[in-house]
Amino acid sequence: MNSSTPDRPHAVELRSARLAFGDRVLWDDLDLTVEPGEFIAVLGPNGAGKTSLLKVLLGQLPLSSGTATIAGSPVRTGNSHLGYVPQQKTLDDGIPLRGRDLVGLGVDGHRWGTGIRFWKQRKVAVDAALEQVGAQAYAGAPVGTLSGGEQQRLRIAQALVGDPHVLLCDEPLLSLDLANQHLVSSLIDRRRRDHDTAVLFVTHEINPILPLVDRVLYLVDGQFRIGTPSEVMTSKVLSELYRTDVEVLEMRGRLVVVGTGDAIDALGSAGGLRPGEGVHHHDHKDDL
Ligand SMILES: Nc1ncnc2c1ncn2[C@@H]1O[C@H](COP(=O)(O)OP(=O)(O)OP(=O)(O)O)[C@@H](O)[C@H]1O
Repeated sequence: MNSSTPDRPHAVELRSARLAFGDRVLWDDLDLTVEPGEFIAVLGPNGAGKTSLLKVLLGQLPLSSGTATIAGSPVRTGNSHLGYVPQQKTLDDGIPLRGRDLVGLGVDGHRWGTGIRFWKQRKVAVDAALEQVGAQAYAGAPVGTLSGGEQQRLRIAQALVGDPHVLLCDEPLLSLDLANQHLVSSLIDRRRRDHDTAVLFVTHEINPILPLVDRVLYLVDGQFRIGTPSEVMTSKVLSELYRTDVEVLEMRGRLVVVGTGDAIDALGSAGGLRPGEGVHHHDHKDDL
């Protein structure tokens, strides 16, 4: 991770940012500066505003107040500095797209002009992105015939094809098995290390990515905390955020969040807890 300089601005900067829908405040007075190459996990229960934060950075949702910049410029739609891995939907067999076509959708036509030169550059970029995620072998296959893990690798290639400064990922490990979770998170980690791409990674499960995370943004019901995992993922901080007793235990390098009383409900809405369960594993059972 590098600090910003005049030539190399902050990857992401939110200043006094507020997002509200009517009376409902998702977050307020949010100051967040993300440096090139930094890996930020965005955590919080359903409805806390994690996806909305990504939409703000994508220029799809206006802030209620405050400012947001990407690589030093105000957020806007179609920003070629951004790569986006949306929440995963399985692509069905009927979609007449090959793997490399899906990746090509991430190419910003305006950047390289038109005609043969564009198509040549596009092919080079698509091949490079396929190579970065190791998807060359099935790049010619219809996407609907590929496994969830293979499709997810192609989505990451699509997000990387424009050579982004910032990668926004919305639960990219959802419904992947442990081997593919490891593979996909390693690809994202390699990208930020090799290219200094900043990563904002929305997830309900921090453990699969815990070794990669520089800082956590934890959003809960209008409140938030920002800091390293060891600063934020504590009984004290999470009890304050959830406004109830929460205990965070570290077990063999993984975090387990234990709620008592009301905390069971509070953490249940954080994903993973069903009524009657008293332990929220902030992880998958046998992860990395
Ligand atoms: N355009 C909108 N108008 C009104 N309410 C909205 C709008 N967009 C999002 N919301 C509400 O804002 C809240 C936050 O949504 P968001 O998708 O950001 O949450 P999230 O933290 O990503 O949740 P999840 O973990 O369930 O994906 C939700 O209650 C949602 O219904």
